[in-house]
Amino acid sequence: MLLEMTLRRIGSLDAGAMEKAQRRLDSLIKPPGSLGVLEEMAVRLAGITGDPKPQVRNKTVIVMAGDHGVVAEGVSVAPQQVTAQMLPAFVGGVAGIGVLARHAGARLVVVDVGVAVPVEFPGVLQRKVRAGTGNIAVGPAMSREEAVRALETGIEVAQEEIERGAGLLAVGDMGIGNTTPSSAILAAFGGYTAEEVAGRGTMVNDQVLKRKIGAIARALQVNRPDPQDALDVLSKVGGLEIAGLAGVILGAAAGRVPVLIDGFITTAAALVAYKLQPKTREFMIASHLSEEQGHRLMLEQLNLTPVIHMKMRLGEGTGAALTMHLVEAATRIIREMASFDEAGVSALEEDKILK
Ligand SMILES: Cc1cc2ncn([C@H]3O[C@H](COP(=O)(O)O)[C@@H](O)[C@H]3O)c2cc1C
Ligand SMILES: O=C(O)c1cccnc1
Repeated sequence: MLLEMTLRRIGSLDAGAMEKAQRRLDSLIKPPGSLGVLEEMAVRLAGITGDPKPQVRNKTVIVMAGDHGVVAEGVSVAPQQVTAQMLPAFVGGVAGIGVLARHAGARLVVVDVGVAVPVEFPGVLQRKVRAGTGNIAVGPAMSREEAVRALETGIEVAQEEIERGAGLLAVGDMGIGNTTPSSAILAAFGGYTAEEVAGRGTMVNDQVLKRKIGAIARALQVNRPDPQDALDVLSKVGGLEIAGLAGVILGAAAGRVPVLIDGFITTAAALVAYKLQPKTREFMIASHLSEEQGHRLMLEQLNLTPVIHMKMRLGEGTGAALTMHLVEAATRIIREMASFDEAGVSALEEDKILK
């Protein structure tokens, strides 16, 4: 119900606000278009928020955590308990995302939507839908109902944060083994082979990579996810945090709040959100290009261009949090730069500008 309502609420960009923003940018004391992606970002933010002079007040990073039955196949360098063990470090501000969220001046929200063991750490939101997924190499990750519940959990968390005043969201993941279902999602939607979508995740060696490719191939064979049915793909070969994050992205789009996508796992979630409602794409900003093989293919499917190239491959929302600085910079440019008129600088000679 909440899912259907949210999918219906997602609208289009505000063309009028975008036009006004473009006109303002063209009047500022600089050669036309010379601030490149900062200008493109400012225009898109205007379209998303409906404000021709967009502003970023409160920034929030939402990290969703979940576990994966497929770790039984030996697909990661880390044992499953690391998922739960990382959560206190997130809340304590000493994990990668803890530091980068603080550096960006962003609030960090950590949600347990599917960790395998009970998590009773203060500061972690308890929204567990199920204690870890089933092993996708032998059966479905979860039921369709569980996938909807995890999606709706993400929508609710996004709504709560928007109600608290969040004006820019970023998504992050934590879940040992989650590059495997993310790869399977990409293969299912894009028609790729397991070899094409499998990467090294936490830096697995050749032997583990081979096992991972085998697990992805079997997940596709056993579950036969229907690429025309996003919920089928998500429930059969996805993950609980991936579903939750897709929900956050849908919730952000419905609330007309820009959402920064992080790396491989959150882009798999973005792909699910896009397949559920194609208009969601307009509300996403692809923060960075992850080193994880397959991320490029995912971004191609979404037709999104990543903003920064930092050779990162951590997840947790780190690339998205880092890009918050640039999104904020874009809004400051359009709000704080003077026009030729205002600054008393002679106008450019129109007949000499390349059109
Ligand atoms: C200590 C540690 C912290 C992390 N933070 C994010 N990830 C990242 O690595 C995991 C995915 O890689 P794979 O599929 O190979 O397991 C996810 O938890 C992801 O968020 C971490 C991984 C580890 C080991
Ligand atoms: O790109 C990511 O988000 C990523 C890549 C490898 C491992 N964990 C996360």
